[in-house]
Amino acid sequence: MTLALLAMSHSPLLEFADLDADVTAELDQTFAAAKDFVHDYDPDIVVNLAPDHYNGFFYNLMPAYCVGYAATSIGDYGSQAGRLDVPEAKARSLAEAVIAEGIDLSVSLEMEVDHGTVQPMEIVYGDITAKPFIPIFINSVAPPFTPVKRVRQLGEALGRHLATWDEKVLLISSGGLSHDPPVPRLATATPAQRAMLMGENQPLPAEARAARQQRVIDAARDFAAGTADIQDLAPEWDRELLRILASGDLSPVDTFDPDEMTRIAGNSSHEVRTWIAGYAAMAAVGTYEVQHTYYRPIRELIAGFAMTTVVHT
Ligand SMILES: O=C(O)CCC(=O)/C=C/C=C(\O)C(=O)O
Ligand SMILES: [Fe+2]
Repeated sequence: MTLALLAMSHSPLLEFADLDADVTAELDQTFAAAKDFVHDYDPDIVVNLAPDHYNGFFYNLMPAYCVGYAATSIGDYGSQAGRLDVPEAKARSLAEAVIAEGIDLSVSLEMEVDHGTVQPMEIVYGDITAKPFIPIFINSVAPPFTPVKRVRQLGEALGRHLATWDEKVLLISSGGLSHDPPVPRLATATPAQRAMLMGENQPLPAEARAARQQRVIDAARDFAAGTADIQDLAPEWDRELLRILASGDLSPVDTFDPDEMTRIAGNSSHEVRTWIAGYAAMAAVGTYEVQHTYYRPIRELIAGFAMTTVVHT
């Protein structure tokens, strides 16, 4: 058994935001550290925990969690499009083992994924097909949300199963931390947005896709200028979460209330579920240490942006 974890924020705005030079330099260093970590570790297979932003999962049928036995990246925000190299038999064995532990995972024989899933692979390998890759979707934008405790238990079941594999496994958790980008919400959706949230008109015509993306790019520009009507970042909440995750005792996350997470850290703060599952997988099979930590609230990305690398001790 060998398991390591790379947990990092993603942002659709990385290629579109106008960042200060010092922030760009810091992010370059952070991504270089992530890349070094992954290349030094040299995994045989990647197990990837990520949300979706209404590109592969919609309100016509919204699972809490889903393992892909096969998957295609849709290529939003300039991310790499195409088939991922999903080893179907491994994905199936993982899903069956986790379900047998009492976690109600869904499975997909044809999953579609977006930037949330593939961005870390692009950053560390420059190619989403560089390694055999098992995508696990964790719903982080579409209420109602599962209790966070269940996400921790999902991660633990996952870790226990991965520990039985001969392969060297890299877990990637992609998402978070506090952020509230303008992802349409069912509760406040216009009729056109509701149709989008229901997965109608897929694949989106190029014009509609461009308009959707431009809305996020414009919101980031306004947020940086202090004029956007979205929730502020919550650096204290982010730092406390990073502290809990690094401590090795994840029990405090069991008391996180989903509505409170939304209130304090924004509608997309639930993406930290991917981090909680990844850390729980590590915790389930040994003690661990965080080797590298980066955190900065970056308004131009609408993100409490973080990266950590984690190994067993
Ligand atoms: O339909 C839309 O407008 C979706 C917007 C979207 O995809 C935003 C994504 C934001 C993130 O992935 C993020 O900040 O984590
Ligand atoms: Fe996201």
